[in-house]
Amino acid sequence: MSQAPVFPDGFLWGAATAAHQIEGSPLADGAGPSIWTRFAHTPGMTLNGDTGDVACDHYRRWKDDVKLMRDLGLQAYRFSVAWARVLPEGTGRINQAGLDFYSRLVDELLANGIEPLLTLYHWDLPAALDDRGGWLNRDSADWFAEYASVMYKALDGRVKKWVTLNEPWVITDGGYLHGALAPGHRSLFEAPIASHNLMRAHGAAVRAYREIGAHEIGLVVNIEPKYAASDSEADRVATRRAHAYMNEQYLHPALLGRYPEELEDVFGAAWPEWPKQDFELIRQKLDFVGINYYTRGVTEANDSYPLKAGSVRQPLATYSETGWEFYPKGLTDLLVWFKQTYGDTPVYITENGAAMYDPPAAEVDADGRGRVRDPLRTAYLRQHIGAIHDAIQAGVDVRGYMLWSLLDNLEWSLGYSKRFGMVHVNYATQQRTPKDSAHWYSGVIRSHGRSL
Ligand SMILES: OC[C@@H]1[C@@H](O)[C@H](O)[C@@H](O)c2nc(CNc3ccccc3)cn21
Repeated sequence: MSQAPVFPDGFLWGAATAAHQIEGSPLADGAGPSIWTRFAHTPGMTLNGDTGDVACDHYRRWKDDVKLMRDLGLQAYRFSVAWARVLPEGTGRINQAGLDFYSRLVDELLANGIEPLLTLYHWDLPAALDDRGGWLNRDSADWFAEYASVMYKALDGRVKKWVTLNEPWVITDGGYLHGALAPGHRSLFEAPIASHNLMRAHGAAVRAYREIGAHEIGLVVNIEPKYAASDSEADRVATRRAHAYMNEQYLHPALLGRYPEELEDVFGAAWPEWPKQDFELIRQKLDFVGINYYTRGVTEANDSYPLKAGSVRQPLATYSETGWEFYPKGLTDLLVWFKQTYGDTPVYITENGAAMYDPPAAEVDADGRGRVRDPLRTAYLRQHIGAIHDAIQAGVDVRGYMLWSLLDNLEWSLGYSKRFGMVHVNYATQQRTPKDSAHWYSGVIRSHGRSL
């Protein structure tokens, strides 16, 4: 019988969401539109034309949702602020009703013993700033620092863990290179400029925090280990390129003050010369790094644009509904790589989860409660929390785990077609039903991981 895993004292067990994906009411109480309000209302941009107009109606149901978190035993809750609720034009005028929504949410979390972990930017740029060039405008660093400072002054102390950006890789690759995400640009030249300005904005927001705040701030990245599909030179070089493009493109400037050299191969003539002083801004001491882990990439050389590398499907593996292989060992490998490459910056797993086909919440259990059987999600979560424990045993300073996601929610351009929640949402009635995985996770939290 293997020993029950022991997680460090203080290891934080929580769940994560994002404003655009759960709140609904995007223009309520003086809020301004975001690029996702615009993008989703542009015909053809999202599956079935799905929008965030209602989503999980969390903007109105927030108090019940906090009660749900308490009943599940969550110790922490990672959420994001919709910038355009607070600053409808992105800068300048503050919409007090928008700020009050987040202040009330934070107070309710604290009143229920749940620690807030606040993400300042989870992809929903105010549309008014996109009209001024958005992340392509070098002024975006100042805009973001201004918005961040408003939030720090209002909430710091009640919020003690801040995140600047969620996943600059997805923002850039999806929003500026391939066009699958808002603002829907497709440009090899724009992508590195947006990416660089995002990182300048991250640095400016951290610098502002050091003036105003008194607690912790970090960056959240989505990274995945890249394993060569064969030992051919072409596949090994392609794997190195893919690793640099996804895993080092943001952590290197943030923690080392430089880009990986492979990016010049990826972007070629589109790769600019960067002002040296930019890296002094970008590289700020971080109190933690958030890692969003979902899968790995077994990588081969191919003719994909512009990376010339791609993932190879693994015939015997289990895959989620988003086509991501279950590969928990990749999380252990990735965390060990992070420590070896960047040192002992504390890490939180700020997202981990799987979209699986879940049966409708039609069943009712013996107590008359709704029931959703999701054994594959529970298997995924068990395996990946176990992989985190293996990394902790290997000396990686992992401080917590935020399950993605608390609720089934709006999966960006894929609309409501993918269900990541440990709690089922009936979008017609807004009925919340904890899935079997939620009840299982509650047991993990109660036992501090020993019941894994
Ligand atoms: O796709 C699931 C979640 C998404 O709902 C979150 O808002 C976002 O933070 C998030 N990031 C990833 C990481 N991977 C990824 C890769 C390619 C495209 C989009 C996301 C997964 N997820």
